[in-house]
Amino acid sequence: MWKDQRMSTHIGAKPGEIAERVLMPGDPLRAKWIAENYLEDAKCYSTVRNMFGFTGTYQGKPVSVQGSGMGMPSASIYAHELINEYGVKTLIRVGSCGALSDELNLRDVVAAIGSSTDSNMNRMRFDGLIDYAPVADFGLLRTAVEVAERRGVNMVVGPILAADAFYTDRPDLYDTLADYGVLAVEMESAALYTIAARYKAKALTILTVSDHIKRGEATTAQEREQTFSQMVEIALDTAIA
Ligand SMILES: O=P(O)(O)O[C@H]1O[C@H](CO)[C@@H](O)[C@H]1O
Ligand SMILES: O=c1cc[nH]c(=O)[nH]1
Repeated sequence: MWKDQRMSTHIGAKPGEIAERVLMPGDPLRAKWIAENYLEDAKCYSTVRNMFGFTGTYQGKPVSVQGSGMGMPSASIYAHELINEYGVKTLIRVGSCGALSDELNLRDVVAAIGSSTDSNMNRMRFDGLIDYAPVADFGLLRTAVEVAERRGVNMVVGPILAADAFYTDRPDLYDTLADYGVLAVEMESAALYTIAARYKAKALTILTVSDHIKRGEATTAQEREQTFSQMVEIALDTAIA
């Protein structure tokens, strides 16, 4: 089978075009917004499937931002190729999430210390014999906490859920998870943490509350694409620390 050796299967970058530190939003248009608003000399290295990737500099250091799509199958592809084909060492997801905790409000920033999941991917990995616990890289999390404090952002740190389905048939399970301290739900972190651990990279997930599941509150699609600047600034400062 013919394959362009200069690129991976899903990312159209040549070797060396992607920085060792990558921010990963699910939304490729959020990747574009981050590149245009935060990176100097940003260049688009991939438009494959319109899942945009850009590299530029932030405070003089090379940083990339790569869209990862929605859900763990998609995010797994990008995390795998970034680490194994482009030598990426640090991946910081910058996503939106639905709050489960009564303590959270729209636009609050959350850092995921660990990620429970209803995905079957890790059951397959461990033959259903182990309930693997995907966790953030401690050093990255500690740096992000310090950065948030320095910036005066009240970032809430705790466990989240990575769900396969955006529209759940089991809202009762969300109530139970909230009883166990799970702060919010999104759709990628468990796979990101697992793949980073497997291939010796560092990963962290930072989220902005876009919806409140229990209160039925929501932000707009435009806000999800083009705002959430506190999360992005914490992620960038953490990536280059
Ligand atoms: O805003 P992003 O990063 O895409 O993250 C969240 O938004 C999508 C669902 O709307 C899922 O990908 C979920 O994880
Ligand atoms: O409710 C939400 C909001 C963002 N992302 C999710 O996965 N769920």
